[in-house]
Amino acid sequence: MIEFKNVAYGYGGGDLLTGIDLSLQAGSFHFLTGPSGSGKTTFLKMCYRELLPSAGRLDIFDQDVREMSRDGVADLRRRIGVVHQDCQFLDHLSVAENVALPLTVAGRAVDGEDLMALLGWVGLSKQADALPPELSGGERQRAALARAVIMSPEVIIADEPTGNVDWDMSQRLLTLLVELNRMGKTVLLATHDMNLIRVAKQQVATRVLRISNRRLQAAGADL
Ligand SMILES: Nc1ncnc2c1ncn2[C@@H]1O[C@H](COP(=O)(O)OP(=O)(O)OP(=O)(O)O)[C@@H](O)[C@H]1O
Repeated sequence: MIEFKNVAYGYGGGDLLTGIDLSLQAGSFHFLTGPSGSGKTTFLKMCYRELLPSAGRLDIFDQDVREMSRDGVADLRRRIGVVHQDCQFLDHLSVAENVALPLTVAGRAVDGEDLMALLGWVGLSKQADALPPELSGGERQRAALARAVIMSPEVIIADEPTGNVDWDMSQRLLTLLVELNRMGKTVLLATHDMNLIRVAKQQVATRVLRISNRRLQAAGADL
């Protein structure tokens, strides 16, 4: 569903990433790891077409990202849910309203029961009416995950969702992502946390991708 063929990316001043060949299959669970500044966020941004490759070919949902129409891009945005590293919210709207925002923006009706069920799933029922600044780091990440999945995307891309939370919360977030994967969603999760990868490997068949020396490599089985 996401196919890189000899893809490179640079912000100017040489390639940050080069020679990327990868096929992300539907229903897979991939971790993405690598040193700080190696290009994890950049790679993820290509996966949801926030950035276009500088060279090579990238197909998302069987379409060349360079040739997508405006409707094609809108469709892609609906089919891929993203949890951003900094998970920003509109601070004057409640948590529930923020989570429902992708539906509201798309002009779709918000089913109150579905919304509360989603907030319950991420453990934020009590915070539904709170404002985002009142949330803890882990609560913000869970709200961001709920917002990323409200459109029922096929793919979930999460950029270091466990970066600023404690170990228990990291595991809780991981459990939610594993549940989504068991429901058939494709998951791509960037993390520095090798312990989290080890825990995940006990729960689900995962692959680990590592960025090293500007290249994306499939890491060995025994991390
Ligand atoms: N918009 C930009 N313009 C120019 N350089 C950028 C831009 N965004 C990122 N970079 C640079 O590209 C490199 C890779 O950044 P990226 O955020 O992809 O790395 P990362 O592996 O996600 O890092 P971290 O683990 O610290 O979040 C860094 O050197 C960064 O400074």
